[in-house]
Amino acid sequence: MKKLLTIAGSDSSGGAGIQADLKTFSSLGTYGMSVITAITAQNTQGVFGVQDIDEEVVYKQIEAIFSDIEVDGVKIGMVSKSSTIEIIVSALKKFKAKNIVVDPVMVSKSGYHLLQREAKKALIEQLLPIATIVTPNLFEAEEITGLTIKDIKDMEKAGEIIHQMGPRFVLVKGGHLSEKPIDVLYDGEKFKYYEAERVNTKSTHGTGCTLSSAIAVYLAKGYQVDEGVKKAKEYITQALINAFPLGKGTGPVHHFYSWW
Ligand SMILES: Nc1ncnc2c1ncn2[C@@H]1O[C@H](COP(=O)(O)OP(=O)(O)OP(=O)(O)O)[C@@H](O)[C@H]1O
Ligand SMILES: Cc1ncc(CO)c(N)n1
Repeated sequence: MKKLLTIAGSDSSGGAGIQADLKTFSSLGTYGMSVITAITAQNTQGVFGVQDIDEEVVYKQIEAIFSDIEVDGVKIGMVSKSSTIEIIVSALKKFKAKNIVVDPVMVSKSGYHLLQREAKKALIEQLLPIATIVTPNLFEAEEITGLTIKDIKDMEKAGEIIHQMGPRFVLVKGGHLSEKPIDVLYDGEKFKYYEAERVNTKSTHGTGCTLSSAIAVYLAKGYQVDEGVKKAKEYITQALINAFPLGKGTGPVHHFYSWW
């Protein structure tokens, strides 16, 4: 049994964050664990409040897990403060965590800033270098690089710049492109492209969280990064196809339990 850990924020509506990550872990037949960095009051329409968990308690959660359980893969999502980023990075180094997927969550689909502005530097300088793979969307890739990203060529340029910052692989996600949602993977030498048909649905809440968690699962299962990204892309496309309308705003993607 592969053991997966998510370090992320809680989404009360269950579509993104910790909840999306744990659903993905279960759905893909692995055992899921969580370190909660923040509680968000959130639904399909927006984010209405955030309480960050003190960094000492974040550290205690990581220590409790790694001192007792072997962890096969880690996904890191929303971490809003630089002090928490610093503690997470030093703890993961101390416990020699492997297969680390960093989803550099910055702003929710509804426009709420989940990363404090002061924490962008720590995310870039500390979190990116420990990542096996980092998965920015177009906006996050722009924020990290300072580029304006409109097409695949711009995504490739961003991939090259972000790769220089230390992660082993960069996946620039194209969910927000106007045409097909093509994601671009860069390993420092060559690019790979992951193309899917655009699923015509309003329920896209949690796409980024789900994709990064699925990548962590496949890395933990021993897939090479490019093959793991391919499988994870298939998973998120199916979760979008499965999605159903929920609430008055952007509904969640839906996970399915193939073993049931
Ligand atoms: N409508 C869609 N149809 C098919 N694939 C999609 C669609 N929207 C997003 N994707 C895919 O979902 C994954 C997540 O991409 P996206 O760019 O939406 O992430 P994100 O903006 O970080 O998500 P979030 O808002 O949850 O943080 C990518 O593989 C992307 O190509
Ligand atoms: C807690 C949380 N993490 C990530 C996202 C993705 O945008 C979100 N909406 N909420």
